[in-house]
Amino acid sequence: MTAERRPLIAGNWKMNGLRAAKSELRTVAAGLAGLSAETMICPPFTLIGAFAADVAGTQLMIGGQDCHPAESGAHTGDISAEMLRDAGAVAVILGHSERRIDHQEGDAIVKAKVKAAWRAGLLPVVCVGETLVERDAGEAAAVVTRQVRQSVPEGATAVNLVVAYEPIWAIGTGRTPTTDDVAEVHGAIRHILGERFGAEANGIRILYGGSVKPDNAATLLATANVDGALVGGASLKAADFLAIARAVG
Ligand SMILES: O=C(CO)COP(=O)(O)O
Repeated sequence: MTAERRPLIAGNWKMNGLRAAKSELRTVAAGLAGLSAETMICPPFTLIGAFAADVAGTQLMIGGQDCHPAESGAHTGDISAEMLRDAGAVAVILGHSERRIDHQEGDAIVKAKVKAAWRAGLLPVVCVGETLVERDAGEAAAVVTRQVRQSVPEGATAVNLVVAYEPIWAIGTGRTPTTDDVAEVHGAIRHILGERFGAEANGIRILYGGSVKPDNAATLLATANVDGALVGGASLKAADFLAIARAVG
């Protein structure tokens, strides 16, 4: 981490959380004072409005987990970036591997969604990551480089883009890459961002995600080019999420 990249610890609640989870959110918001990291919780759509109202005035940000590329229209069941913004979200996770797999989202649609996020004034957190087969074939850096090239539109800057490296085989499995492997892939992401966006790339935050827990967070967060974490399961418990946020040096 460098002084020019403020660490971001983001929690992805995925399809978890009913209204009663507000008490967990309040515990998180109340525990953030004095932390150096930026913090964000991305609950399911149904909770965004209530959560955003609840954390107003605290340093906890609220984000979405996906959006449709269009502003409005005949897209039953979808949510636009403008709707997220209107509900109080300031950011949106895009291209998560669960969206890429469950909903057959490719890089082109992710790219269109990033443009939608920018149109609505949301900060996109663009997820990339290799499968275990690709990792074992030695292709992790190449796969992730291709995903960044094809999922991120022209015009990315230090303040309008966050990238999250989430190896698919590390999500929800309790397995993590070695810090050398994380450093290699994060270095490759920084490199392709630099090729495309020049000096702006030095300010773009690259998060690591995949089985981040209180006991491995400090090591992962101290790795070269790791500017924060995208936390799944451990973000559902306020105490664990806060412990991870506190692990930022
Ligand atoms: O997918 C993730 C965050 O987006 C990671 O999930 P876990 O932290 O549960 O492995």
